[in-house]
Amino acid sequence: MDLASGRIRKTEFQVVRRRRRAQGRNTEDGCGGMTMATAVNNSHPFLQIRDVVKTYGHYVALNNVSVSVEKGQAIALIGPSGSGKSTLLRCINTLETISSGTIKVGAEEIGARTTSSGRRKLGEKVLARQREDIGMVFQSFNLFPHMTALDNVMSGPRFVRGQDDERARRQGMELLARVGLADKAANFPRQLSGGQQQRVAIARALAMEPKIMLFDEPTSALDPETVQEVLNVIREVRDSGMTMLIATHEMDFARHASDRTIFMEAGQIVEQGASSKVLFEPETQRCRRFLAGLTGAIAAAN
Ligand SMILES: Nc1ncnc2c1ncn2[C@@H]1O[C@H](COP(=O)(O)OP(=O)(O)OP(=O)(O)O)[C@@H](O)[C@H]1O
Repeated sequence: MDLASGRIRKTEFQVVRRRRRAQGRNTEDGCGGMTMATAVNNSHPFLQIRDVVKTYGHYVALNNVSVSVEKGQAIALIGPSGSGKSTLLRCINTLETISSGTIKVGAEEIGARTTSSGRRKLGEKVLARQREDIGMVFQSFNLFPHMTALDNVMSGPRFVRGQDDERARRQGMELLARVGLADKAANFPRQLSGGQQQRVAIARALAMEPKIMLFDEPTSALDPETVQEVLNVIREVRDSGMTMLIATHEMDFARHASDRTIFMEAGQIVEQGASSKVLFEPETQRCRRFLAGLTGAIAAAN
């Protein structure tokens, strides 16, 4: 199962379970063995993206992107459609291979990379382990439609971690309560509103106890009335100390809930800094224009 992409990849979870058994890793609590968390030490930023280029054929989707994120920071990614926000998030959680540059969590380089001499690919085992530490929430929820809300939340701990049913169920219920959906545990995704589905998706990502959470426009597919309920849950996750990056068009949320903001355009970072600076007093004209355009669009809609 690939929780990151919402696809079932049986061989991958079998590989992970075999590896954990071979390492004598405690599959109940996920302790033991070398994880990215243990690889993090104080001399490295928690997440370091350096000179990352991502091309699709001749098209350059990310052009020398560099970002450092400290533990517990919440980063807002803003920018026009097609500027590369999703691509950057997908590279961080290894759904995409980068063309050059490096992405590190602590001291450990993560993900696969394509080079001019061919593809230098980390094995599936390593990628699967790395991906476990990076939770991702998508615009389109990506819940498993044939599973109840609780089963969705339990799926990672049970199938990837090999956690026993009772414990996974208990934790799943705790997480559903945390996102305000304990009473919807038995509902299937089709029986939930968009906002509720997204809250289940957040609970499912949290169930793997990730070190970093990535949110890719998590409220874009929602009705305006349900946007706030999802943003409140994300805010609570941030308040719990989670390191996170969130691609969003919700400027109000970015202003009040993120420590830093990165403005991207055409695959490049045009401006980054404290959210209080970038969102209130942007230095570049391009960022000012983008923000003014959003304000204008909101005013027109009202
Ligand atoms: N698999 C792909 N193949 C080719 N081009 C792609 C692929 N994925 C993304 N792109 C291109 O890369 C660019 C960046 O896309 P990306 O989805 O990262 O933008 P974005 O900033 O997240 O946009 P939005 O706000 O609309 O979601 C776009 O021009 C897009 O068409």
